[in-house]
Amino acid sequence: MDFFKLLTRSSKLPQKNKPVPTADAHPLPSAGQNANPQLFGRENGQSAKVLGKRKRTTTTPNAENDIPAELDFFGASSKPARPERAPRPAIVEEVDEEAGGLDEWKTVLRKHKVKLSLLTTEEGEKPSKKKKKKTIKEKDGKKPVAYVRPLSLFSQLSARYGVRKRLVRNVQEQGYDTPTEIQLAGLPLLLGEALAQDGGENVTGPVDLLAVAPTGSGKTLAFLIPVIHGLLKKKAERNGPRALVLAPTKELANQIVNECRKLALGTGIKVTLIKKGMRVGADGISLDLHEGSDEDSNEEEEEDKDESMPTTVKSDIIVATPMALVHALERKAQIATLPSVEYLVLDEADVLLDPLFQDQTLSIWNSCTHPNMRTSLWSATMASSIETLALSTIKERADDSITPTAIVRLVIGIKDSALSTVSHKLIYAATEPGKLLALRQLLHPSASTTSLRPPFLVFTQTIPRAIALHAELRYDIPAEAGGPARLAVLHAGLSDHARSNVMARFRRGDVWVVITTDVLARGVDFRGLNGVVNYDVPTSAAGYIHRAGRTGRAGREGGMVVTLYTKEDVPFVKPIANVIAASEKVAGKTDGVQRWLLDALPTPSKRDRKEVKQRGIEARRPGVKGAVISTKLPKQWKKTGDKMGDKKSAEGAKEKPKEIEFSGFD
Ligand SMILES: Nc1ncnc2c1ncn2[C@@H]1O[C@H](COP(=O)(O)OP(=O)(O)OP(=O)(O)O)[C@@H](O)[C@H]1O
Repeated sequence: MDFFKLLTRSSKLPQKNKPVPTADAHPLPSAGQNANPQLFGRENGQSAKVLGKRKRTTTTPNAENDIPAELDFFGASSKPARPERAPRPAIVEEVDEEAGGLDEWKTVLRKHKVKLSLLTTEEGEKPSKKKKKKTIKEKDGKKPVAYVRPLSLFSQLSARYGVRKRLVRNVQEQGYDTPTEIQLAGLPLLLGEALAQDGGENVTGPVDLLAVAPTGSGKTLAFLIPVIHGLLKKKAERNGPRALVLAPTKELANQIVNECRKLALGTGIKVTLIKKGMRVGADGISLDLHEGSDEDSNEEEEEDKDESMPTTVKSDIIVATPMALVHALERKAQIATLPSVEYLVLDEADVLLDPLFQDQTLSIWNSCTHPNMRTSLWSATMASSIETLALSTIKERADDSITPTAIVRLVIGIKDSALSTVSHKLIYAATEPGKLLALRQLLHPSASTTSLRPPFLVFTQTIPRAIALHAELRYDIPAEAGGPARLAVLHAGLSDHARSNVMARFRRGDVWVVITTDVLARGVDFRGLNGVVNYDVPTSAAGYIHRAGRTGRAGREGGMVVTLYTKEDVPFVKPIANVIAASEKVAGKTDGVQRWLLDALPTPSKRDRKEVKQRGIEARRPGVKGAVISTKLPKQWKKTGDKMGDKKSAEGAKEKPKEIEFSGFD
């Protein structure tokens, strides 16, 4: 079995036969597909069948616990074996037998920790205070609760909402039959299901949505299916793009394009990733430097093409980072409008509306002038300030020419919390050299009880530190295990091609450990990632939640998140310890953060938290003495010190990112 294939959110379109996944009582995330992708409402803590009847056509996973020989970090370098081929699952059209009543919906939603609330109930008219009073009753200061009829199986999509069978088949062919929590509530809501509310009228029709759901809980599918369905349902002249998805990094934008193409296969919907050199306008996308009709290309392995013949491409859905799109929309210091966009999706909305991207995101948002445009915002974390900004933007636009609608908040589980299905370890390493030793111990399977099984990610605070750490560790991997090629570094200072190359090699399993910055902290889906190491403490609780969320995707258990901290971090680490403690409370564990530690750690002031979030821990900022990782150990450690290092790469650490992109807040 090819374990590293499980890393992949393959850019290739679905194949006829898929490998049979494996798992056991204590599987690692790399052990295969989880039988149940849901996080809540499991029975007996395991892959329970929670939502109604489910016609399974795939084989139940088998046991596979320990690291296989081909993954032994210090073992042989032979390539993992090819996956066994399993028969293609038959596509079963499920009859909707579960109409149920409000009480039944409530039970299902409660079980899956789905919380819906209506922020504005008006539809088709501006919100008025009077009506707001009537429909939004404040109960003990809380927003009123709303309910939607949950979706039990993807196969119900056609019968209930008229979703094209081809689209449903594309979903099922990826091995998905049971919706995750965000999908079971988000899909009905966005596909036009009426919203029932306690003590209020039902709300029908399109909604704008603020969705907060845990990392790896399937938000991408939850926003893409309604967009593709909406475009297929309503025929329109294809000129400019009809849907726009914004994401903070190139890697995430790439991934969304790949997912979207798999879902839209055979439907005629065209998806384009906006790249440097493209021009986007009301008449389509013109290509100046790059090839634009990249439908069939594999983004991550694609060579940069230099076709300078301008062409106009019609695309239904465009996916972009804010910076790339602003460039593509710029016309003599002005931003072109996008009147054809009917659906705007902000993925990782809290970063897109963070001061780093806020101006670009808002100018793009305002450039979308379609009167019936529907907006949805998605993230695993959403600060109240971001929510307020999103709401005021939606409402302001409603005051102008955009048709106002109901605004719904959908929260899954505890807002702003880390996954409780992975284990979290907070380790005091005292000093920088201490962290290096601790990481080496973690890397070596036999050196410590807390060893990490590859594949995993290592996060640093800055690009220079990622480069220097890579230089430090690259010769730790013996030639017989694949040597330095097993370790790679990825950051915003690299060329697009180099970044794509690392992603492709990591997904293929050629690279086992990637050292990176927060550029990979958000949204990027490596399905079977076993662990995350915060070599440098994340600069905020949200930063921790997203980094940690790279493992434990789609309900997979057994992932591990290790955070190393030094004396410099002590004044700022409490918010992260609190996140860990909260997630352990849900899981009924206490081994990551003990009570005494929580009591002992100081609480940073709001000002300090803001400063650290924006600039990182001072001792690790670029230019600060000692901020570059090196094997130059303090005198007293010299005897045991490791002599390996790579000055040349450490010098490369001065490299700067070329354009604004999310790579942490440093
Ligand atoms: N219904 C489903 N059944 C099984 N797997 C699913 C289902 N929906 C999504 N997945 C898988 O779950 C993983 C995570 O999905 P996705 O990347 O959309 O999560 P996310 O909520 O956007 O995470 P993040 O907050 O990190 O961006 C992917 O590998 C995806 O293929």
